[in-house]
Amino acid sequence: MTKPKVLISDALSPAAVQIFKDRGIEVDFQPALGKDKDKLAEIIGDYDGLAIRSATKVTAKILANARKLKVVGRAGIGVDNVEIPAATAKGVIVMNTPFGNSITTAEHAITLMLALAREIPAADASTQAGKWEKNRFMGVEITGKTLGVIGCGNIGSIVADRALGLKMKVVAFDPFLSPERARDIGVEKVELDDLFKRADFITLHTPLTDKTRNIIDADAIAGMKKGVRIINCARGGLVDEQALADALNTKQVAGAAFDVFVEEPATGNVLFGHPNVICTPHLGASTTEAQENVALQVAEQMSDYLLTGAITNALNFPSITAEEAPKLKPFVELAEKLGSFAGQLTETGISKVTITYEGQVAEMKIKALTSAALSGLLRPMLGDVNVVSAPVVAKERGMVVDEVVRAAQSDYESLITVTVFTERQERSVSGTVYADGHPRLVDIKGIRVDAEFGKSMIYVTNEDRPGFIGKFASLLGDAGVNIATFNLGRHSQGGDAIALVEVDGSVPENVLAKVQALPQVRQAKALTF
Ligand SMILES: NC(=O)C1=CN([C@@H]2O[C@H](COP(=O)(O)OP(=O)(O)OC[C@H]3O[C@@H](n4cnc5c(N)ncnc54)[C@H](O)[C@@H]3O)[C@@H](O)[C@H]2O)C=CC1
Ligand SMILES: O=C(O)C(=O)COP(=O)(O)O
Repeated sequence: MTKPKVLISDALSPAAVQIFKDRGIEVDFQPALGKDKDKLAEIIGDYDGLAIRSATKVTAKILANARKLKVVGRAGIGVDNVEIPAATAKGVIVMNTPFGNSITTAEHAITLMLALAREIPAADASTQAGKWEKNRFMGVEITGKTLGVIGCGNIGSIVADRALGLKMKVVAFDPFLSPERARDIGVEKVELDDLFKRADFITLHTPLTDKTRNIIDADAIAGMKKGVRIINCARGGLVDEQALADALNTKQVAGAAFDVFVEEPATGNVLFGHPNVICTPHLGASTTEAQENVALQVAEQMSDYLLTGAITNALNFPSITAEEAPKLKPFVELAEKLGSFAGQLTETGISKVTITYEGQVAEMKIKALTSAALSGLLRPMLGDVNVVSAPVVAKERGMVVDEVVRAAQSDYESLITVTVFTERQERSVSGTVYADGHPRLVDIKGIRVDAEFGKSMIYVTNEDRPGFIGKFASLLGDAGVNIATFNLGRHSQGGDAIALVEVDGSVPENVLAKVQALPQVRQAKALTF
């Protein structure tokens, strides 16, 4: 196996380089490359993995050139610089490190809050300029003050914890925060308007979404306490910068500390130069400890995926542990092939697909298996579908996907059945994996078979009447099509029967037409796996 190759296009800790090397992965460390999108687009085609922070924008354009790319690893939390739908459509896993820099970022928010309260940067500049303006700076105490936390997830709850330690009262607005969790972390869950009315300091810790964009705008600011101080260490765009600048001028807002900006790098910004505005250049995650954490973690996660198929912290695929990955692998292959078998036989729109997992396989990561089955099913119809994109594509097409798990009900330790419902009919196909690790077809439309998935196959449904097999076999022989394996099955004597034949090489159209024309034949299809 050739070594997978990873590009690090951002300023990750060199610890990541070492991990990749130790794991036997070739690595190019080009910490400034992310800023050069043309160069990135030019070379991305060579790599199986891309490790980034926030400076690299992984756009659809970059992904279009990423022929070999399997994984984008974000050494950090926010993935708003990655076009995840485009990555998903390409089958590229996008993973992050959701906790590695949370403490550090929470500490940055607290640092900025305290710096705001005591005007530290301005006082420092004045003192070092030799002015000794003892009477110019008058701070505010934070003990007993109310901190409003918008977004109380990983970072917001650490900020809340630290603020409680500083004897503040903490109110939080987060629609997804349960009352129990609020109680556990010692915050009062409130509505946004209430938070605005009550908070002396407001700190933001949500992702940037359509719902959170400009969550603090002119109207919101008008509803706040006069003299409020605002801290944003989450994402630029959560606060309307112009509205905030106006409110700083009228003293409605007494100070603002921003680590993130609508446009980054922020070399000019409407907030710059206002009194009691503190700005840092997106430093939330920039501590030795956090950078070491996220670099090590992302390198391990990416190596695991590239080398073993284990998936951790992916935003567009379920997690699969290193222990699960090898056990899952043959079942992924089985699910994909069963899906493909059903997909190649289906000629009309699919309204629903039910995937049933019986026995041991029911204990596995069935989400991953369902994705595999769907990709096999959809690919014959849509072409460009992969295991990562298949669930999204199925949903977009209005397909209902049901998963059923149950104890073993057959002779097989594990059995997967894919049932496809179209307007015209319902078709089921089942398979298992034997001890040799090879997937087998064991049931087609209720007829028992025992067939491997050959590269090139002919599937025939026919009436169980004498003469068919001979005619079918000699027809293939006469046409120079060599039979590799031959499987037969039937419902009952004289009833519906099937033949599944693996042949060497592809099946010529005219041969298939002749098979189709045999008197007993209902349907003949060439299948490829
Ligand atoms: N400045 C920096 O260098 C860093 C910034 N960040 C950013 O900090 C932010 C928070 O990160 P985490 O706490 O790890 O994320 P998280 O996912 O743990 O928490 C986000 C919270 O926001 C809440 N939320 C979602 N929509 C909301 C809405 N409309 N209103 C109120 N709350 C809402 C969620 O329920 C969740 O609890 C992210 O945007 C991340 O990118 C993270 C690390 C470093
Ligand atoms: O992890 C995050 O979401 C961050 O914003 C940190 O960004 P960075 O890795 O410092 O460019």
